[in-house]
Amino acid sequence: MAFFTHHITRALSSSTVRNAAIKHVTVIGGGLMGSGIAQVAAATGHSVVLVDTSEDILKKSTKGIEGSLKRVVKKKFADKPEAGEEFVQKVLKNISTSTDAASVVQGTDLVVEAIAENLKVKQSLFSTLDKVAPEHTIFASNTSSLPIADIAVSTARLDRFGGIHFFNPVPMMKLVEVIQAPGTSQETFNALLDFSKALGKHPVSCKDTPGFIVNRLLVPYLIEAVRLHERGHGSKEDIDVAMKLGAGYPMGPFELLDYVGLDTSKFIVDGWYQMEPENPLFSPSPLLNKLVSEGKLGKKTGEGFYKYK
Ligand SMILES: CCCCCCCCCCCCC[C@H](O)CC(=O)SCCNC(=O)CCNC(=O)[C@H](O)C(C)(C)COP(=O)(O)OP(=O)(O)OC[C@H]1O[C@@H](n2cnc3c(N)ncnc32)[C@H](O)[C@@H]1OP(=O)(O)O
Ligand SMILES: NC(=O)c1ccc[n+]([C@@H]2O[C@H](COP(=O)([O-])OP(=O)(O)OC[C@H]3O[C@@H](n4cnc5c(N)ncnc54)[C@H](O)[C@@H]3O)[C@@H](O)[C@H]2O)c1
Repeated sequence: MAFFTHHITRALSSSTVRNAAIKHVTVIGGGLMGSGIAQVAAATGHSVVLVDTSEDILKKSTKGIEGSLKRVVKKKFADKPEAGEEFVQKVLKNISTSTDAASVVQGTDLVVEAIAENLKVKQSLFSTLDKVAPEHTIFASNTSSLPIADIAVSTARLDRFGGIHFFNPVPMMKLVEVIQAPGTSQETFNALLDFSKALGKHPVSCKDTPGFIVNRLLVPYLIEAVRLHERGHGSKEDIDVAMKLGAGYPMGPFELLDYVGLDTSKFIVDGWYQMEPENPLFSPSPLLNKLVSEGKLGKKTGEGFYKYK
């Protein structure tokens, strides 16, 4: 795959960071997205601190990163497994972990936040970090659906605050949406574009508009798939097969929702319902709500629309 060749070549040739400005990155949230972002940043020579709320979660994150790195190198180093293992260990050495974000942001150039999709929780985190992070540090959120400006107001660094929206799984997906909120300076925006390129990604620019580009189009599609099934007009299996074989998508909508996480999906659709309660598109889904209330959050918990155990 061309992406692999490009990505690995960059990773291997670059123990020095291409982007002179951003060398040290703090990633907050060691879940699906934060782990992927930390992995790709470390693989491209950045020094990374990964932060989450407990040592147990961080151990799981590190194990996940190691597993993903092994998948990445398996093909590339098929003839040289020792070199592959050396690469994995080198990347892992670029990552340290912490449960105390405030104590590790001292030397950081960029904070990438990838915690739960909840405005108040994100604001509280950034408000705390704003008081302790160096002046030059750029703050960026990986939010799927929240306005960047609404998160940024929790800080006094609107000019050094932007959006950097990665796609799941981060090691595989080439796109990054870089979002310029009204307060984001051109310098910050350019630094985020350069950083995305340094990770081997393809950035696109986007204004701070709901859903940015991809989710503005993807979310209504996913919602309609759930409604179609709830109306009894198609089984989830048939809808998934139809969209894979008929539209050429790599995953059907139910497989993708399970992959993204049903808690995250619910946060997104509930948030948009609160913003536009008159819009029937965003009205609650009994099926989604039931699965989330049962703790069936998708692939990450072993069950969602489908079972994975
Ligand atoms: C009211 C109603 C409610 C509805 C709610 C609506 C809510 C809306 C929710 C919106 C969510 C938005 C979330 C977010 O903001 C935006 C997103 O991220 S959207 C998700 C985007 N991602 C996709 O669309 C993924 C699509 N899938 C794929 O591209 C592929 O399936 C795959 C994941 C790449 C896997 O590929 P497959 O071929 O299927 O499977 P393989 O396992 O064989 O993998 C192929 C190849 O990839 C390597 N690989 C896969 N995963 C990883 C990894 N994590 N790390 C490293 N490598 C990986 C694997 O090893 C294989 O390598 P190869 O052998 O080919 O070298
Ligand atoms: N899942 C996706 O496909 C996807 C894709 C793109 C963007 N996003 C966005 O990325 C963000 C994270 O999503 P995810 O899927 O990785 O979620 P996740 O649930 O897998 O991980 C979130 C992690 O954040 C941690 N966390 C929560 N509060 C914290 C805090 N205050 N400090 C430190 N860590 C904290 C949690 O313990 C958890 O490990 C969300 O904003 C989501 O909308 C998700």
